[in-house]
Amino acid sequence: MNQSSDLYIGIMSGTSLDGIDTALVDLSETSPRLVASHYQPYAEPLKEALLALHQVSHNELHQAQLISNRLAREYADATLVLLSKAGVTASQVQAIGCHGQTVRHRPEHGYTIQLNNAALLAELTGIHVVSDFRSRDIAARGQGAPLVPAFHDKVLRHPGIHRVIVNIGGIANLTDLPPGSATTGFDSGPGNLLMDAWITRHQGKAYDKNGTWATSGKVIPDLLHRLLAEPYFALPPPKSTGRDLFSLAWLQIYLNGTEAHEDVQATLLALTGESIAAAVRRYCGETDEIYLCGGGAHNEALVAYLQRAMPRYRIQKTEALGIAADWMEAIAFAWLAQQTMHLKPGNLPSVTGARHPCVLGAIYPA
Ligand SMILES: Nc1ncnc2c1ncn2[C@@H]1O[C@H](COP(=O)(O)OP(=O)(O)OP(=O)(O)O)[C@@H](O)[C@H]1O
Ligand SMILES: CC(=O)N[C@H]1[C@@H]2OC[C@@H](O2)[C@@H](O)[C@@H]1O[C@H](C)C(=O)O
Repeated sequence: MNQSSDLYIGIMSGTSLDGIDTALVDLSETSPRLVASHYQPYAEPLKEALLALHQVSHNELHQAQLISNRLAREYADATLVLLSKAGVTASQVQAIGCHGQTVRHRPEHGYTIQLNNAALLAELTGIHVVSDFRSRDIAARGQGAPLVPAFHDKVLRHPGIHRVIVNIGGIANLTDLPPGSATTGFDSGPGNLLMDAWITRHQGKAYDKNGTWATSGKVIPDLLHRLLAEPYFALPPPKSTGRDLFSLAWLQIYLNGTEAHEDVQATLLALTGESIAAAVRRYCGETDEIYLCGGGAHNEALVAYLQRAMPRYRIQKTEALGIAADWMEAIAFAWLAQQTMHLKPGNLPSVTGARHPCVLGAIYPA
């Protein structure tokens, strides 16, 4: 690593609850350079414990703290693997930006909870840790999410081309980058999380690879119509959502129990695709280019659905813009950590609705 590099680590564990994405990023130039990356899946018991914490349950404060400790140890392990892959030592890294694991997101009640023991992570790695990025934006009356659009604004904006970036994680969110106007962005609704939950329940698989199971079924038009009537979809931005709303319990309300399982999966894929396409049509106006990132960008059937729903645009992955679709969020959290360490704002009020730009997160020195 040369003398002038400015190394940060981003750690993202998102709403899919699949595992931990880590990225070692050199932020010394205008464009971030991904030095190394590492994905560490969650073992099934940890995923189950996290899912359980999404429900109001007995003794949840104690459970939350124990799981935070467990997560910090997982994040530290992933960091050590990442550093050894890159041949970089902890002392060469300026800071880790660690998102934590969202278990409640209630901006309307003035709080959001991302589990993590950042003190333990700093202790275990010997690297400064920036964590709890969303709370300050919520304190300034913002949604606290999505935060990645600020990073898109910084690195993917084009002066003459109207770009829209769609992240398809557990929840899907989009960033609108119109030349000459402010960047906006919001959560459009479910990304992969309903499809993941349904295939896990009925086939024991973590996700529907390439949407193959969904493709074997038929969309149920009446069910799709009723799901799309969920009031969240019609809310104007700024808005954000999560597992608090979109869950199997939410889906169950609309099912009568006679539907073929593969037809429900087809309908859930259509719900994800249609809610994204409708959000682009309604809020982004005339766009020029659409780019996808997040794990859902690999779901061929979903990408084909989006392409059919928005035939005028060529839909590509963000690789075409020089940022790997799988590492976008982790790279963004490395950048957010750099912003915080330099005491610069990380949020965009035009996205989250916060009253002002804020320096995000809390710093846990090494
Ligand atoms: N080949 C594939 N076919 C279908 N789905 C896929 C494929 N590869 C990944 N996925 C989906 O992507 C998900 C993981 O995506 P990602 O890592 O972006 O989620 P995340 O980090 O939880 O995101 P967010 O924080 O945005 O919610 C998996 O759970 C799965 O649903
Ligand atoms: C509260 C929370 O964890 N929100 C996540 C989630 O996953 C996707 C979408 O919902 C987005 O709002 C956000 O994550 C990304 C990293 C963001 O803040 O941009």
